[in-house]
Amino acid sequence: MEIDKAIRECDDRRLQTKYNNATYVVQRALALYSIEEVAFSFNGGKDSTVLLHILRAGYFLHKKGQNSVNGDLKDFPIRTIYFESPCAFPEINSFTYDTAAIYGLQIDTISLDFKSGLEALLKEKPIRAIFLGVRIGDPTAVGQEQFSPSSPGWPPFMRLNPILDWSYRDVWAFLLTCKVNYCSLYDQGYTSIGSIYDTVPNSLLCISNSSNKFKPAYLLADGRLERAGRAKRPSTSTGGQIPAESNGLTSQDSYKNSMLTASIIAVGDEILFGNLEDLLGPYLCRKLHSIGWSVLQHSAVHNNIDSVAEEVERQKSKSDMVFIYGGVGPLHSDVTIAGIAKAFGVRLAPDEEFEEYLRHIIGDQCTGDRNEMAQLPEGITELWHHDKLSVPLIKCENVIILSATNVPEMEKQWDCWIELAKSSDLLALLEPYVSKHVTTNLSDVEIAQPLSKLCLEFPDLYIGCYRNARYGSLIVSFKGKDLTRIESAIKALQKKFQPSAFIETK
Ligand SMILES: Cc1cc2nc3c(=O)[nH]c(=O)nc-3n(C[C@H](O)[C@H](O)[C@H](O)COP(=O)(O)O)c2cc1C
Ligand SMILES: Nc1ncnc2c1ncn2[C@@H]1O[C@H](COP(=O)(O)OP(=O)(O)OP(=O)(O)O)[C@@H](O)[C@H]1O
Ligand SMILES: [Mg+2]
Repeated sequence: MEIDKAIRECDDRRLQTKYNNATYVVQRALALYSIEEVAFSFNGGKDSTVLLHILRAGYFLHKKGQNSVNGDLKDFPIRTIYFESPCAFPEINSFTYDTAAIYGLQIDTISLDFKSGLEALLKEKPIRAIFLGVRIGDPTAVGQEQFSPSSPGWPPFMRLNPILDWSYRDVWAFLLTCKVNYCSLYDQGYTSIGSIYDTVPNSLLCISNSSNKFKPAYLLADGRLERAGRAKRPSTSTGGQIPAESNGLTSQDSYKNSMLTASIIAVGDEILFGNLEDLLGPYLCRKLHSIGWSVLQHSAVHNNIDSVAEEVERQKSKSDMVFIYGGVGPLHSDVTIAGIAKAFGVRLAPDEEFEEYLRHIIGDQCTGDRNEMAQLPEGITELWHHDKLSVPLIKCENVIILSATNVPEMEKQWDCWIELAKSSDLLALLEPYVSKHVTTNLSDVEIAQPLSKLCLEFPDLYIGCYRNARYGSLIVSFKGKDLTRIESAIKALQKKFQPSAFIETK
């Protein structure tokens, strides 16, 4: 079988692993369901072209296991369904039908929408499971596994996704290694193909001095941008994404004077045992105040997925942004990222770009075929790269994961974060907070009432009191965004007593 041979003879170990896993899924599916009970959803796209050959190879291996091999190119008895649409590219249609002829696919062309078409098909045929070329990173892949029942509201069948964990790079490595045909549009700069109305060549492949010449799809360096040529559909909901104006990811000037809030979560048994003093939280509080943000809460939780998940879930809806540190790495106690995934109700999925960064640092030291550290929450993760950082900052919607373990490291990550923020709409930098402190030897009882009144007179300021010792002097702190207001408040307080009753301190 030419596909099986091409993969076994190539020297791409990663591709071989992906191929073995995908054909294994096919073989298990064929052991579970009879040939009449499965179908292959083929649309001439690159992912379904990969799947076609994975199915051919998986079917061959399945038959080989039963000692009834037929090496014939056209030995493919799995029913193939194609949802034809007047909005499809003619190149996609002709590739689909040409491929069907070459490999002997029995194509059922369906002219209805997906749901109605499947309802009709399942009424007529004994189909119980359908193979799809869905991959992690596709908008429809979120929450799916290799075997996923159809969604509520859809007719009942099992969705079989043998190439779910394949990356864009894996797809092209497979198609090029096996030297199989693919739709000609991919050689004209198209990287993911929808309808003629929502798909254009990927501008990242544009040859610089020509506006209508594009490099082939396999040259796209960053697979995460494969859908850059697909128009965004107007959506009715935010799809779990917090709207930009409420999560601090906003254009810098319009928000200078608004109020944005952050929460800080430290993850560490050691902090809660009292073995380790958490210096990073206070550092972040100071830094957040310096960019005008208010810190709503600073909490510490155990290295436990559920504890992290519960706290993140609470804070992410209360605050514009959540900063979390501790529990990031390959150890058994490093559960922060898994906890974040749980808080958002998504699973961890391999992130190729992140894996690449980790490989630079730890080489090939990870065990197994997959680097578990490169698994990040699916569909919600962005990597923010800065030249001074060996690993990018990880942002999951409004939760920022900081890997720093001490103050100098945190300082570096914070500075890079701010630099990135300045050059993009990553984080709104507001008018910074300023503060003044005065000390007094007046007793709490003497000062209590005048201070309450002062708070009412200056509602825009935070006026707080603390003391370093029960019987020492009292420190009154004034925090706000307007220094003249702070000075007025101090004067107003002094007026209520003797001016010498208060001494300004640092
Ligand atoms: C065979 C088949 C089964 C599908 N099953 C489901 C399903 O169970 N749940 C669902 O929400 N969408 C299902 N879909 C729809 C896809 O998730 C997706 O909307 C469709 O492939 C369109 O993708 P596009 O918008 O990128 O073109 C199915 C599509 C096909 C072809
Ligand atoms: N019109 C269709 N007919 C049959 N199956 C379809 C159709 N559209 C989508 N599918 C199924 O859904 C899968 C995912 O579609 P998707 O568009 O993400 O991938 P693709 O079309 O194979 O490749 P590309 O990402 O390059 O467009 C396909 O591989 C195929 O199994
Ligand atoms: Mg497609």
